[in-house]
Amino acid sequence: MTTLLDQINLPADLRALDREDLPQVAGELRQFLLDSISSTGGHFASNLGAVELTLALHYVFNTPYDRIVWDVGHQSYPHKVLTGRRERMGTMRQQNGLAGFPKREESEYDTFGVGHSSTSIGAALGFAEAAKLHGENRKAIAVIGDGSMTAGMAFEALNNAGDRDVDLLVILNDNEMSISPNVGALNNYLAKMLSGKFYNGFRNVSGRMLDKVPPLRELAKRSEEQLKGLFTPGLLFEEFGFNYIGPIDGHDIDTLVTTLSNIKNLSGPQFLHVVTKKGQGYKLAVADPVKYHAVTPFTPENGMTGKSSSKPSFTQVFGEWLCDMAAKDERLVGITPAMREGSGLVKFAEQYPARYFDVGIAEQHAVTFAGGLACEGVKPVVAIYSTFLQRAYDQLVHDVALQNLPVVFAIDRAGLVGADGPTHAGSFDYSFLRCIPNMAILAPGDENECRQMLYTAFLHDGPTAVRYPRGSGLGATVEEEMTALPWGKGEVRRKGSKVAILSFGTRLGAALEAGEALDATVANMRFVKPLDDALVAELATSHDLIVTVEDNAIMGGAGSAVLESLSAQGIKIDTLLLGLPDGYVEHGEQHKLLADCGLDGAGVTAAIRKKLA
Ligand SMILES: Cc1ncc(C[n+]2csc(CCOP(=O)(O)OP(=O)(O)O)c2C)c(N)n1
Ligand SMILES: CC(=O)[C@@H](O)[C@H](O)COP(=O)(O)O
Ligand SMILES: [Mg+2]
Repeated sequence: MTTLLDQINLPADLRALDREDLPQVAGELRQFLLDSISSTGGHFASNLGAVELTLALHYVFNTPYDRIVWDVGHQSYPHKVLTGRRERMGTMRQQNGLAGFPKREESEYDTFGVGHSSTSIGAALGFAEAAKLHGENRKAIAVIGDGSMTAGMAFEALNNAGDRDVDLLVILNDNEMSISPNVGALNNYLAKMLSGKFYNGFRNVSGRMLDKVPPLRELAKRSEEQLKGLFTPGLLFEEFGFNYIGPIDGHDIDTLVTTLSNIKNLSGPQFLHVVTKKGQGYKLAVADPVKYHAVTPFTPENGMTGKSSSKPSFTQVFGEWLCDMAAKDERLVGITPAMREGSGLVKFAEQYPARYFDVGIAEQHAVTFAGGLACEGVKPVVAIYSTFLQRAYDQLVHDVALQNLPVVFAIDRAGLVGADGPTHAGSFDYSFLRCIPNMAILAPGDENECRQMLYTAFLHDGPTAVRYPRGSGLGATVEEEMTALPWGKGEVRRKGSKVAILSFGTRLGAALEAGEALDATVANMRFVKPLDDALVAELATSHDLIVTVEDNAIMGGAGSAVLESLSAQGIKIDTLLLGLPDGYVEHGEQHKLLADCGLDGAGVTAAIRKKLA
């Protein structure tokens, strides 16, 4: 029964309800989310944890006039339900359906497009300053999780905002979890705030926070506390120039509404610390929030069952290789910016805890940290999603490649990822890595090659990237033995005539299918950089048409590298470059999206036929 929820299409409908009704709305909304996400799949535990906070925000603030910016946006499903999209929740993350993250094109309530973390404070500060410039009295609110708070970007924005006279409210949604348990000194600080020394249950802050302490009195109070060795809650954020309020219970909607209503009348930078539970309301998720961070469809009565696949994913191939390589070479360390599960590092973390580094959501730091380790003879392997590596570009160039440091980048989620859509697609890594001097780029055609390439990269004395997609590939048997591949050399996989297809990475299956259909030569190029110029020349001088296939943007990608090679070698030949378009590919099923981009066997065949015609 969703009798109250049924009355809400937009936040204005919510605001028309009595405050006493809100707990019932929360219950109905939570049940709706459980039913809906368990049938579509998607981000789960964070959404259940954000129900009361979302309701309270839309109840108290005048949205969309007031601007709420969700960090990452994986907790925005309750917000979507309350902002006119309830009927479409069944289309979540499907092609032409709702996006899994806030998206400006989707709703005027989605103030800022997100997917990557730690952008909310900076963006909300932008909204707040714009309001000032425009003479508007709207409020800007950033809602950021404790995991996302660990990123440098969040602190850059805090540092900027705390010195500005703007109506900005930062809400820290602290559930003591990132995807895996949160890490770092900030996490320890927050945990300390919630534990014994001063904290006995949630504080009654709704009245206290309006009681402005004169600076001198405050100073005296603080030095007294320091003398006593007491821990002052929120001091860190106060030192950053924010008025710290909290911690309060993020599942107590009444307190939330009172507190937010009070804060609404305050001016200047405000910081509200809210404590929630990931998965609140669904026992299995509360017990195992890591497993329920994101789900595939499941029956709520039974919970998530383990999925079994006959083929190992590339992530698993990487995880196995890392453990095997660590056993062989004690210099190896593994680094993840908060993606232990997604990057396949669970086993490594268990087997080699001293050589495992989760640095928090801090991609830039992860890369520079690896650079420092490499200078001292350690052999770092940075496991990172292609899309998140974008954030660490200067660190790649300045801190690793310029110094030619031997760091292996194991780049997962390359190409199209599917349900997460364009924010998470790894469409650009060939392009942005290729132009960096010293950087080598290896692109496995199948799972076994992935293992052998990781080994090859690890042996190389310089920065290397091995990039592979989400999910599994051709299903090649992965050999236990590690054999280094000839450096910078591709291989011809099929001999044909007239047309030569040069395949980069896991579109190899599509290339081979087209090769069969057209009796074309197919080369698995293996290296995007250094490119096998000799093979390019050999194929170009013995065929009429060169076709390149990749799941990177055509612009600046592997096909461009082939054109550069042909040009440098003075070879003139007809060419066809197949890859991702100059546009953002929306969410949907990965294989379907690839087909839509013409990167399946039929698509490659058709494109070549068209060119020949
Ligand atoms: C730049 C970036 N790095 C990594 C991620 C992957 N990621 C998505 S949610 C998440 C955990 C965020 O933790 P928190 O902000 O505390 O939210 P919670 O999941 O606890 O609700 C991570 C690491 C991301 N989205 N963006
Ligand atoms: C929100 C976010 O960034 C992650 O939760 C991401 O959705 C994980 O993607 P994978 O499912 O590919 O690991
Ligand atoms: Mg969290």
